[in-house]
Amino acid sequence: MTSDEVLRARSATRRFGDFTAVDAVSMAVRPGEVVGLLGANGAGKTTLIRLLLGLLAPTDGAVELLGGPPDRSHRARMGYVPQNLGLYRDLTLAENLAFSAGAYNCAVPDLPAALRDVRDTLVGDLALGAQRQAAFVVALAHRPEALVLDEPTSGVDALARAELWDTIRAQADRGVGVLVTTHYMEEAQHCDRLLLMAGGALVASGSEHDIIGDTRAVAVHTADWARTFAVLNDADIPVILDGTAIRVPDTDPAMIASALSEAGVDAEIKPVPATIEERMLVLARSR
Ligand SMILES: Nc1ncnc2c1ncn2[C@@H]1O[C@H](COP(=O)(O)OP(=O)(O)OP(=O)(O)O)[C@@H](O)[C@H]1O
Repeated sequence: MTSDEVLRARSATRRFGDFTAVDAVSMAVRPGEVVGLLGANGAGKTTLIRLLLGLLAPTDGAVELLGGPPDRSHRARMGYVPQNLGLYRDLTLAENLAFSAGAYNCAVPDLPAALRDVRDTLVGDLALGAQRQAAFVVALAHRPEALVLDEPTSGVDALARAELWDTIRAQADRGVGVLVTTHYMEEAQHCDRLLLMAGGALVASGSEHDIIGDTRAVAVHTADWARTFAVLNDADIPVILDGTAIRVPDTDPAMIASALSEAGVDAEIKPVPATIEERMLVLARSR
């Protein structure tokens, strides 16, 4: 551990019985950077976060938070927005803020304009976007040195998502080290660096460009997309259907052409660079 790391895992492993949820993961987050933790459902992201925060003990390996053990005193210097937001739903927004400020021994923070009118509303009655914004206000009130955000933009509209990413970037700009999970792959662009998990392991890291590398995909253009999907699916070829657009990551275009021509499907087949999501699928399959 060097003092310029706010979060650090060294071969951190967590097993539940025979099942390995986090498998020898080593990673770090430094002050001022936004690190995106990506992975499919069940990849182990939340379990890794819980290890880093000391909410779960590693079965093997070690974690450090702000240069020390992830205990209460180190946790007090960081902000955490869990998937379920960690707010008291049967208290008003103002009561949540007062409670949290009391617990962290800091001033009650000002509310952004959008939340001022709902300060006396029970948190459970607020729209999800407002709840997420409120969870940020609570998590930032004590000026944390590290920020861990588990799916912070899940279920909120595009404008609110953009605002939350602005807030995240502003925190990094003031030196906070941020670890953020998301399942919106297009949000990878907001991160300085990415970590990709699959099956509990860290399978790739670096920029989006580094991670995609020279992985290619095949784009299949056809009016008969439903039949094309069925033919490729039946041939056990991993197809991605995005609306009516069909893509197949990491596959020989000739193989797709031959499978479709045998089935009598008329399609235009074009090799294209893979997306981060497609690269992730390839990495997850190889686990
Ligand atoms: N307490 C537990 N006991 C047993 N298995 C667990 C426990 N916590 C997590 N798991 C399992 O570990 C795996 C990883 O779960 P985890 O919640 O870390 O994934 P995730 O990447 O955060 O997924 P999601 O995006 O759905 O939250 C899952 O298969 C999950 O069922």
